[in-house]
Amino acid sequence: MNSLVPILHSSQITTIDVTQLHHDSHTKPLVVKSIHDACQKMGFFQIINHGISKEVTENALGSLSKFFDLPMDQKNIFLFDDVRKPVRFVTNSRDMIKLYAYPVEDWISSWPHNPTDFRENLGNYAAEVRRLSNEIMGAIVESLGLCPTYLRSKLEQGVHMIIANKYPQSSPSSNMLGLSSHTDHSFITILLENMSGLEIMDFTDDNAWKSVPATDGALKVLVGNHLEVLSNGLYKSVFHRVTPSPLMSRVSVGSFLNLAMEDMVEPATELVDEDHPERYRASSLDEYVKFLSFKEEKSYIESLKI
Ligand SMILES: O=C(O)CCC(=O)C(=O)O
Ligand SMILES: [Fe+2]
Repeated sequence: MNSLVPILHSSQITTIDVTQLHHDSHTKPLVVKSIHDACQKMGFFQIINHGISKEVTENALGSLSKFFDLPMDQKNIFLFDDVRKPVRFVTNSRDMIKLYAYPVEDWISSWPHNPTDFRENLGNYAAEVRRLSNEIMGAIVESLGLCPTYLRSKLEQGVHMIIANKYPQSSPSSNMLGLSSHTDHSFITILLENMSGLEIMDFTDDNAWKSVPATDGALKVLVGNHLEVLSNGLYKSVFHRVTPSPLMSRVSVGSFLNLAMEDMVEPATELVDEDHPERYRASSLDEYVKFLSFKEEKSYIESLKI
């Protein structure tokens, strides 16, 4: 790990107990307020008691490790230039595989079948993390003062992508990043990892990079571009990057929640008024995919600002 990057102390990380978001919880308003503050200040929080068992997360990480350890010729079957392919393997400073994951039945037969438990283990995780993403997104929508069912039916038709990464061990003298600074295009990204390595830019501390420790059983939630747009800039998509470890390779699984390809995302009308004019134009996932192929200087979120 880059020794110059300070590690966030657990007291600096908002940790949400998901059971407190359930209907019968008296503490729900307080928890929704914590989510609001975390999304506004850091664009990031972590969740515990989220209902995805250790068996499901470890099996998913295990199958991915086995997949990434396969000889290159077996992974190269999924090597495509076209970013629209529903399954796509990429190898550079890290190995990465993208999987379209909803509805699982529509896509699972195109996923790798080697190792033999890949489809079952990733399928189980994908189904659970999607349910969780919708639950967390419901709380986030509420934290913006919007109706809890806002966007729910559109999100149910939405595109769910899983992007898994394997970062090789770094050489001890290297300062190379495993993944460079970026924000995600999604509403939210839920991140599972086998070890620490994620760093976020801390808006509250002069945009300093901070390393986020791995907490056993916790998943990380990152605010993405489309939530920044929906909130009319109240919530910021968090810049993040990955520093690989000199001790062992790191596997992570991102779950990206989006609307359907052509559905437009724009600032919620409830959050726009004379004092808060619209700050972003409407955009879709399809437009983002096109943007990727243009290799613009500007980031996607910058291109959406009015
Ligand atoms: O590996 C990680 O922890 C982060 C991955 C990530 O940021 C991404 O896939 O967009
Ligand atoms: Fe990311």
